[in-house]
Amino acid sequence: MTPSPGALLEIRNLTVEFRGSRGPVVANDRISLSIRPGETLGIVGESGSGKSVFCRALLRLLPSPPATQRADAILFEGRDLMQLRDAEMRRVRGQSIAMIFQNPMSCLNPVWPIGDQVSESLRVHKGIGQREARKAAVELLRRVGIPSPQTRVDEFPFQWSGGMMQRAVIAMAMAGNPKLMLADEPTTALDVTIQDQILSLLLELQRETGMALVLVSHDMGVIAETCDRVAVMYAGRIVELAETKAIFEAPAHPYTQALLRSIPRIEGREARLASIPGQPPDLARLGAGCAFAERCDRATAECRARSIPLEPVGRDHRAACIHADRVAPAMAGAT
Ligand SMILES: Nc1ncnc2c1ncn2[C@@H]1O[C@H](COP(=O)(O)OP(=O)(O)OP(=O)(O)O)[C@@H](O)[C@H]1O
Repeated sequence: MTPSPGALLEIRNLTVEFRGSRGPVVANDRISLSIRPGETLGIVGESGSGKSVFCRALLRLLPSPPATQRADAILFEGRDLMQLRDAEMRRVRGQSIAMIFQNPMSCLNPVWPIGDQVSESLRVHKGIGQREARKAAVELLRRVGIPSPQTRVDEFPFQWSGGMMQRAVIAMAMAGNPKLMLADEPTTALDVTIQDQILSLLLELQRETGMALVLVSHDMGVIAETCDRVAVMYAGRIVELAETKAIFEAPAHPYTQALLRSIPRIEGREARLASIPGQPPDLARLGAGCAFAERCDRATAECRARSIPLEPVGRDHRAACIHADRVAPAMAGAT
């Protein structure tokens, strides 16, 4: 299968279902997306919209059962990850694509010194010996901002703060020099004061290495400051995809517009959070049409009757809405 020119990772029609007692839950529904080398792509959407499932599916990390995933292809540098054997997929994880999660504690072994855990990642990914790996681990920990790493490598996770643990997890993720880093809410579990530091570290590592970064975040402010492009997810689908500036200055999909209206604004001394009217849909009970229709003041009978594809509404700007605001003459871009 021929990959699109310029794509590092190209996802074609990825669908993920979970088998549940009330029938299948479609957590990702026909997602198609290309990630470009070196770019920062933000993924936003309400809780339960399928952001984490999407990242895990790319690395085939979802347990099956209950999950089943299918895709026409997930092409990474021209290779279809869907077709790889488990052993080959393990090499892709970490060496080509790495992932970091919300809670660093879930990634670290509590009874193993942190330095050994970082060394092990280096040994696995680089095939180097123990002594060399330990030296490299100290350097890697220094690179991610751990002070006096040579004296701290033998400490255990409980001796480190949450921010330091996340730095160690980032060090482990960087051990294989990945070309793509999937960061799933990497700062949400951390103290507000260190969230910025961890984000800055990720962006600095990205600048140094040229890796692409997929950043899942609830925080539209973070997305606005850090991302080149944004994918907005709703009920398992990408409903809008565009450059960050376009998403914030000319959002086309009514859901994106509602999401932006829900950002807290400081009015006088009060931060007001306008919530989006209505409830997110039950993924086990989705109908044929647009999942946002029930909450959308533009919805018509057609919206409820058929699936609405993601279509160009402007240059490099797509939205899955027949009533989308068209921001510029529609151009077929390779977004
Ligand atoms: N292990 C599982 N078993 C069954 N269903 C699951 C499982 N994991 C996820 N789901 C379903 O997939 C949906 C999407 O979950 P996902 O974790 O991707 O959401 P999210 O957008 O990352 O939310 P959050 O922002 O809260 O992390 C969930 O609402 C749930 O219905």
